[in-house]
Amino acid sequence: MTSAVQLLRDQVAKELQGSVTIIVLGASGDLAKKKTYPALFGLYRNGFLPDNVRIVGYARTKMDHQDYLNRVTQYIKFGEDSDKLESFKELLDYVSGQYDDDTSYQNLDQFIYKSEVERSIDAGKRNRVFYMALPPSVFVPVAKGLKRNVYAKEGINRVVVEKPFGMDSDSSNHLGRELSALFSENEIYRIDHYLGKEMVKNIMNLRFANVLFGHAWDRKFIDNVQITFKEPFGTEGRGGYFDEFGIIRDVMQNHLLQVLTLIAMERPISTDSEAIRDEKVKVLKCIQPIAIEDTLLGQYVAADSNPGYLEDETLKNKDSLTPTFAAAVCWINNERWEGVPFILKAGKALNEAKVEVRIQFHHVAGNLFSGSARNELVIRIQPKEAVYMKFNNKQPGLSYQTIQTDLDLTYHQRYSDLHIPDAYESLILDVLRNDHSNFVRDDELERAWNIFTPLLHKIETHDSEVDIKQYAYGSRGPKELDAFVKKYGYHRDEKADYTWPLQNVNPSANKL
Ligand SMILES: NC(=O)C1=CN([C@@H]2O[C@H](COP(=O)(O)OP(=O)(O)OC[C@H]3O[C@@H](n4cnc5c(N)ncnc54)[C@H](OP(=O)(O)O)[C@@H]3O)[C@@H](O)[C@H]2O)C=CC1
Ligand SMILES: O=C1O[C@H](COP(=O)(O)O)[C@@H](O)[C@H](O)[C@H]1O
Repeated sequence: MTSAVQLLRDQVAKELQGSVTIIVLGASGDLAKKKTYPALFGLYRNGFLPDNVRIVGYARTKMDHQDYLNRVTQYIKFGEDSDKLESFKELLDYVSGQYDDDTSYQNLDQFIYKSEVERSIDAGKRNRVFYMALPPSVFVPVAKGLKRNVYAKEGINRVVVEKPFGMDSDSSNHLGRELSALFSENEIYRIDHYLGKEMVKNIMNLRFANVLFGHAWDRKFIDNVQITFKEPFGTEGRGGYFDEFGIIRDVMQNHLLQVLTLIAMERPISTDSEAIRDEKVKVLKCIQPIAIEDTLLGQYVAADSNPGYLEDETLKNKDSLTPTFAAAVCWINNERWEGVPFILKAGKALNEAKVEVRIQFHHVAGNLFSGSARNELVIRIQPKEAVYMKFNNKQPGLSYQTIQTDLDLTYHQRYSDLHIPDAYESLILDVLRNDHSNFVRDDELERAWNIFTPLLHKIETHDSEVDIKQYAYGSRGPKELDAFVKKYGYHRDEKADYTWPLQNVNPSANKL
């Protein structure tokens, strides 16, 4: 057992002395079965759940105990730990009830209170963690019902709220006011699961623990930054949800903007959660609202027997103009970044699955080796987690030619027995440890919405400047994309003929 792991376990035990009941609201849903319960199992398997813990699912669907167990464990990968899965199941209960009915919540409260885990407490506290795996439309009634009826009077309460937090500045502020009237900011954890991803958590280490990067991290050295999210599948089955939100709210306003803040913020005074979030807010304040001229929007159409967005059976509005692809440029008006475009790109139904940050440096001034390519630092968030630096080198041998190559830290090659926990596992552990660093603070959220709200309103009112380009399912996005990134300074050196060697390698095949 490593000391770091033991430290985390000790932090949980110290924070939550007594009993802990984790209540998963919306336990019948997609997120609960795909992410929340597998993450809870991962924590249990690794000894991070406190000894005196119970997990109670809550939703309207009526299910018997076995149906519930089958549903919430279907996505759990247990490998050789089938006995652990059986003992995990013994921690699980289910209560069915409504989301807007006090009697249902009183029933839930009584169920928890009478459970062995709370009854057995004579010292310590009866702590409760509420995880809202629910659509945003019910966040407020559920929060009110919980506060009135299920709030722990003799222990710590924590409320985890899923994204999206609102639709725009006004609705988000409204939601924020409703929640903060019920729970303190310290009790609320606004989850953005990208903040739990290994390579996103690594950004601060890369920037602030390396003298090399620290000194080259500004407008004097960096020409442009791209943060890219690509998914190879469409909205199939989620058209109802997606059409209301669109790609900008689904991925860009939250996940990609969070990555941007970590790349762009100043060094926090410490690694304390408030110090980090203070710096994130400061940099968000320097970003002007995104202008429609700085965007490229798209919607996918059918190709190679894959349906177009408008053919999605779950989509009600068959004339929808909701973008499924967006590229949008953020400008940060501060001393460090003025003039450097941060190009956010996100799309569904593209040619590959990939999330990465690509930082392109300026050309070498007065270069002896004319024509040599620009340096690029790439942080590959998923899949195939890696950090690699594209740089120029003499062609080995008799030749004096300069070629583009890389310094490559590919995790699956470098670290043997690599286990990267799922983002949700890491974030739920943070909730138990009471660490808010990787959660979104209320003022941070407000600033994030300010950057996107004018653009979103223009798109929704079908402003004459809005132009949604079509792109084929499985393509690289709208054909205008290459010219778009070029316009903002991105320079791809075709002559260099470089591709990252790991591009087409399956990481599991590389496992040492
Ligand atoms: N699914 C995913 O991969 C991700 C989801 N999220 C977020 O997590 C939250 C939950 O998502 P997900 O699990 O996919 O959602 P679901 O649509 O599966 O909803 C979860 C549960 O909420 C109840 N529910 C659904 N619709 C309504 C409604 N209109 N009114 C009241 N209750 C309703 C249902 O339970 P019952 O009817 O039994 O009460 C359902 O099982 C959302 O905020 C989503 O944005 C975030 C990241 C990824
Ligand atoms: O929040 C969301 O994220 C997923 C992508 O998450 P990832 O961990 O698989 O990268 C996205 O598919 C979904 O549309 C969005 O709601």
